[in-house]
Amino acid sequence: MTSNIPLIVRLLASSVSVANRAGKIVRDVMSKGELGIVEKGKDDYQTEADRSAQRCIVASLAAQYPKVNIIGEEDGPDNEGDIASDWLISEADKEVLSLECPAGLRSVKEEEIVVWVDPLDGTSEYTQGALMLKRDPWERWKMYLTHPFISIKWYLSLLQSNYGFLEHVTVLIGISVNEKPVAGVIHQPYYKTILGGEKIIGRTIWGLQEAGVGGFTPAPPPDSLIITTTRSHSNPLVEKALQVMNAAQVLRVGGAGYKVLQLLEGKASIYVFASSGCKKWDTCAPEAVLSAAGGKLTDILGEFYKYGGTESRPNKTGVLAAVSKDLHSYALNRIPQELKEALSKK
Ligand SMILES: Nc1ncnc2c1ncn2[C@@H]1O[C@H](COP(=O)(O)O)[C@@H](O)[C@H]1OP(=O)(O)O
Ligand SMILES: [Mg+2]
Ligand SMILES: [Mg+2]
Ligand SMILES: [Mg+2]
Repeated sequence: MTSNIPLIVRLLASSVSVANRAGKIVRDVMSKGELGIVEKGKDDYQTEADRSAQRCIVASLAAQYPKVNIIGEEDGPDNEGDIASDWLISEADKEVLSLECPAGLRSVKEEEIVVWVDPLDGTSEYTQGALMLKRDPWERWKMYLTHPFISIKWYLSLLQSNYGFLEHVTVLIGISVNEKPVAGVIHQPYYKTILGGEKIIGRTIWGLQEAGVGGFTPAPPPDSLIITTTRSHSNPLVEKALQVMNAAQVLRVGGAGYKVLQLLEGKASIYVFASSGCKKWDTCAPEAVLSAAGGKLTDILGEFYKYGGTESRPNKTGVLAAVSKDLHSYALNRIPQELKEALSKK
């Protein structure tokens, strides 16, 4: 019976199942083609997929864990109300349910948990991906003209990419206890693979402190220093922090979730983002999964973010993450003091 299973393990197992459903919502909105884009701020957009996926996740978890504090990126009076019954998920992933709960988390109560939800991380890449699904070049150009925030430079880079950047999109559910991320889910709705001759879309990666990670095959870091960073929110400070790393290669991809996946899969060794812009829901799940795999995620000053419910949402002092503690120290030592100070003052 699941009632004997510790709360954290049940909540993680439920989060895996609900993230899968949210990922399907993200794909369905795209297939329908009505993205319903709303501008929240500068370089900051929301679509129908962000809103619907959030409602599915929050309603499903709140129904089962009513005393858990759930905070979502798309919270707000305009995004509340009843949801379709097929969005209310009560399943729990069986593999996760069988995990051994770390001793320190066995007696955690609902009131001590804060869940940070990013229903769609990589919204820029998602909206730009919509463009690439238009096979007719004229239709694509007309749609581009209704996306005023995509520069002509991006449009050209999109045309060169195979099918846009939909693979960068993730659904993030991070579980924190005593301000620390202890478990998390990174679901990738557009990950494609072939299993036994059958095409499978989507995958779900999870991590639990001391128990490990699952849903993918971990790989060692690359031999040379490869850095992953933003492709849509760069500025002079972000570029300065990249220059000082002396990297063999810099990968510019979307989303905090996807960049941490690149670390976990050996595509990059360090994630550097010397700017504000990311929020607690962007880093909670990635930090939990990365640390369960032996990595480390902090701000650019090397301090851990705190994930209590009253913490401010923005991660003002950027993100520095690495696949190992040694690589994290290497990167931290390379960041010049002036850059740290410039970011702290913002
Ligand atoms: N300036 C910004 N405004 C809004 N969101 C940002 C900003 N910078 C980063 N983010 C969020 O952090 C994620 C990682 O950033 P980046 O892709 O630039 O590396 C983005 O996908 C976005 O999350 P979201 O897409 O959920 O709004
Ligand atoms: Mg957003
Ligand atoms: Mg995000
Ligand atoms: Mg988001």
